[in-house]
Amino acid sequence: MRTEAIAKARTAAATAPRRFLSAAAALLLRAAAPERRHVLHGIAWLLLAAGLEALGPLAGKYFIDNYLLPRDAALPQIAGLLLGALLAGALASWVRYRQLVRLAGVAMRSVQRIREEVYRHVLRLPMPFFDHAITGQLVSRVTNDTEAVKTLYVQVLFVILDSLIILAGAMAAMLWLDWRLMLIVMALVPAVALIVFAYQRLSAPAVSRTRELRSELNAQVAESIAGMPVLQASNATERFVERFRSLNMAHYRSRKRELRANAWLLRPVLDFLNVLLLAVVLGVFGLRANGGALSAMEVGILYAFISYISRVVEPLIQITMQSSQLQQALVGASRVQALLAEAEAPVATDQGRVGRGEIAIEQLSFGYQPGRTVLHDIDLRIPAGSFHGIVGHTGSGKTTLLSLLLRFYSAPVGSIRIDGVPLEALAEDTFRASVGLVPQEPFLLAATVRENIAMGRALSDAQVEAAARAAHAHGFIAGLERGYDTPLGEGGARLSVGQKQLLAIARALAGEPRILLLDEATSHIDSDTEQVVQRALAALRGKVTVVAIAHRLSTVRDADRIVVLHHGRAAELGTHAQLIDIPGGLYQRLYQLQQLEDEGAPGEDAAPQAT
Ligand SMILES: Nc1ncnc2c1ncn2[C@@H]1O[C@H](COP(=O)(O)OP(=O)(O)OP(=O)(O)O)[C@@H](O)[C@H]1O
Repeated sequence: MRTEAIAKARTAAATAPRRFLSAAAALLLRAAAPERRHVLHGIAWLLLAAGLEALGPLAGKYFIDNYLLPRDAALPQIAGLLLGALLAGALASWVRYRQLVRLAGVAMRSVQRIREEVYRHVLRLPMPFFDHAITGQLVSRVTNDTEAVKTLYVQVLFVILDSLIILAGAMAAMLWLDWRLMLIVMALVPAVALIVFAYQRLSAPAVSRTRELRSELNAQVAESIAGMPVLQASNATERFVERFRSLNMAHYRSRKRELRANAWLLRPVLDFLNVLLLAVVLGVFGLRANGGALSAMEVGILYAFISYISRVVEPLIQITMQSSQLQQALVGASRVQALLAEAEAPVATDQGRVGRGEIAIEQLSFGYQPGRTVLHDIDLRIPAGSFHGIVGHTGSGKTTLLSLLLRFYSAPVGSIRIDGVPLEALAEDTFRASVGLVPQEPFLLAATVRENIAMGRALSDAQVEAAARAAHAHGFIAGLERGYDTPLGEGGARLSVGQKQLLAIARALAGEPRILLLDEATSHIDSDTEQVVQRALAALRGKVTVVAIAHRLSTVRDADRIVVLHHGRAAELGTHAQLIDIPGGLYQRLYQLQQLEDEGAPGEDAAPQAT
């Protein structure tokens, strides 16, 4: 997927360079905004250093013309000149150091800031954005593409600007010395442009292929680690190593092609141009000398020109060598800009608060896409402190209803009120603090048990333990070798599914929510653990409003009321006893179906399943 995205981005780069340039410029300006003073200082240092460096050949020329050729051993003047040149050189080095440190600092701080900004922005994007987002791509936007800012600084400020200033300084000095010779040196510029063009044509495919192969290598490593149990169980280790080796080989070959283009086109060709130019300049001098002896003035100029020519060639080599990196940085920067341009989820400005946790849903209809309604005319009143179950076939809209209650999506028709306040009028922080979620797949951090329950909230040890006890998770946590301080490994790899689920419940309860939403929290756990969860939920009765989507009907058997969703409509509503008595009713059929399944699966636990 990432490869595809890179290829797409690259094609787009070729077709819309102006868009990429403006996006990169926008990102660079954004990154530089808080650093304007440092950037200006850095550029001032850059100008000063380039200016001082341009003085060297002039001093050389002055020495040759005034002392060396006339054989004038005016020692104090020569010593003064040497000292001056030495001081200017030393000062230029010091200024360069200051400039590099300053601009490198600006570049690094900018990447740091932009990376944080992109991460914060991604966390604030509305849930519908993630329906289409590809995780790997988003990760690389935040981690890799933000590096584009650094590359842009390095390329645009360090290399291009620096090279242009050196070039301009050398050209100005040459113009002053001999404008006709300067015009000959100018001929180098179109020649270099041609070489850059040829280099681009030759190396760009190799550069992009190398990138693609590198991301394939990354993808294979990630895939292998994620699928390690399957990989080892199916004895596929050697096959995977072989696949990796051939990818790695292709990467090496592609990299070699890239390096060959660099090796042939850049240094040797440009160095040859340098020699050619020198030959031309010397030739011109020779022709002039034919008309009469070389004057002292001309030898000085010749020296200065020879020095300046290398100063003109070197920046051009630098600009050429960095052009492919610059191109990739432009693509990266435009991706980051595009992500930053995504609208964040609106933050409720009202200050409504959740009270006791009564939920009132009225005439609610919703669809993810226009013309495809998923929920129709839902009317439901869930009193504070009650326990409501939601059941129904796959695709009947259960998770969608929960997503609306969580404000992940907003419904255009109908309303949801909590304690009489419309959902959208509740202040974000109190709303999130008051509504807890236990998702179907428990999400655990690679951190300790305590950190997983607290999730960054400032909770005391006692509060964490109380939440774990309420979720009936304290028992197994106490049995871990370091109790609440046991690290869990990525995704809670060290725990059983049931234990992860109990931790997820503990996390939700630790926030002392008024409303607790459970999305099929018991579908993957054994019936013993399910009973533990049921006991935990029963203990919340009267204190917390619980809405639980249940795959297993046994989870919601004791609920105050059960809503049966059918094709997005609340088809039946009542207690287990009431619903089971509806002849030919949906709930009755679900229940019978689960019983049949359980009878047909001897040895499995007897908990009936809904879907
Ligand atoms: N993010 C989404 N974008 C578009 N359509 C969606 C999205 N999520 C769900 N749907 C569609 O909405 C309908 C209801 O899905 P929902 O997940 O709410 O059902 P469910 O009852 O929770 O199913 P399950 O028991 O399988 O979890 C389905 O037709 C589904 O394809």
